Amino acid sequence: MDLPKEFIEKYQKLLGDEAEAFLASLDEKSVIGFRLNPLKRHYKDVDYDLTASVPFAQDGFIGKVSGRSLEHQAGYVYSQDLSAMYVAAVANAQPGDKVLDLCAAPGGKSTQLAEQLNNQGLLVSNEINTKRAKILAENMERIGAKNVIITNESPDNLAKVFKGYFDKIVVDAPCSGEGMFRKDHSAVKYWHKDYPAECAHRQKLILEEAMKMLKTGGELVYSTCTFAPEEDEQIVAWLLENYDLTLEPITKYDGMDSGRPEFADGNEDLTKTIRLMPHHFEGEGQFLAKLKFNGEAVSVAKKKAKKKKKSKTISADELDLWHKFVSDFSSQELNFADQDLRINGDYLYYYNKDWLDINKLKYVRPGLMLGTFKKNRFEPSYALALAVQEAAEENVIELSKDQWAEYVAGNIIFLSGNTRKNGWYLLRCEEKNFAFGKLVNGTIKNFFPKGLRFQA
Ligand SMILES: C[S@@+](CC[C@H](N)C(=O)[O-])C[C@H]1O[C@@H](n2cnc3c(N)ncnc32)[C@H](O)[C@@H]1O
Repeated sequence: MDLPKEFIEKYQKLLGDEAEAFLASLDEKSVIGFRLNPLKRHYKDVDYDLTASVPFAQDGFIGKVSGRSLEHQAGYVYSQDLSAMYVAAVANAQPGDKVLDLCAAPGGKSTQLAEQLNNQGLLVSNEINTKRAKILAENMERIGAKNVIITNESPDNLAKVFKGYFDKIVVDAPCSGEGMFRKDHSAVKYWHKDYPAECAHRQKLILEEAMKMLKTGGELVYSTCTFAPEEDEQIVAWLLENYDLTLEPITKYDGMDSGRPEFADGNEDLTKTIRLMPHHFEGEGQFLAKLKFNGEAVSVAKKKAKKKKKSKTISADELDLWHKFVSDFSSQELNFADQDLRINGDYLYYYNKDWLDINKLKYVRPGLMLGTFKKNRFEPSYALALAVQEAAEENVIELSKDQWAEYVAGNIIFLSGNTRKNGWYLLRCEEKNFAFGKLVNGTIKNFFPKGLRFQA
């Protein structure tokens, strides 16, 4: 790989004897991994080799998964670099926590955080870039969590709503991306000697807003995929200097290096941070730190007793249609309380009444999308099919792998010798729920989202 001369000189100076091995490792291939999703039924029942598990990330494995497999489409697997897996593992969200993933797209950390929450608590998954926020929404939809809001906001707008609100915040910051050079050689062309300093400036702005949203006693996980001290140890030193934060120790597994105090202000506590360096560790380059906030939260966001502007509520007719769907479709998981149902345009969402009002924010998914009202009928959503795990057998149609491939490509399915009545069915293949389909006289009409169709 052609590395800029200034990059080489910088790391020769910083790493001394280690520099040669470090620079050479940027030309080597890294190990590829994936995670399984424990939110899914029979989640380990996948057609992938699970012998090489990753010791530091629950349900993490070494191996390659296909984006066109049933496992991927149904949200059972998520392809992820080994180093990236450690970030959310360190954040270690507990069921019931309120968690913010501030820089979330395409969703590696968010999918993992949602899995840790196990549908209890709340994950606000935010991405500032609208195009990337849509990709984030698609990836999160497959995971099938019921307690996720996806926003498309700047950190300062988000901080206006979620003051002192979160137990855990992950800032996987936009960075100079040096750790990605070996995976994506083209990333090198964006690098110039002042780039790390420019990124550090932006990282501080993001962290200032993140700190406004952290509860007293809450935890901040900061990570980058760069080796640049300006964006790593020096940012953590800046955080420690400006906020009442303490560094939490992080377990170091084989090949993980400590952060280097000499790269910042010499504070020995910086050894509690972690550097994943490609000449020692088999994943991509990554830096991470976990900090506990001991100070007083800015002010605590509370649910307003009276809403100034009333958002549209569900009408009696719509509620009837939803109740009819729930009574026809027997699954405990659809027993959402009526006061947790929200309407957005023609879409029906599950949005827990205890969550804060996000009407002033730009969002992509205000909760779990349940379906759409169309004239006098209700159509269950693709997101709901991926979120529901168990349903009565009478509501499920099991299809073959070939039929699954036909359906995800957008085709209708003919059921030979059909005796089932017309209506909505959860479609399942190899025990995995993968979509809803509408059965009409022995034919399953295709409701697979047009933009997501693919040839398996
Ligand atoms: C390293 S990536 C996040 C990767 C993601 N956490 C994952 O695991 O898939 C950083 C993200 O920060 C977003 N970003 C860029 N500028 C930002 C800003 N000023 N505030 C917040 N996020 C920003 C980028 O669009 C990008 O998606």
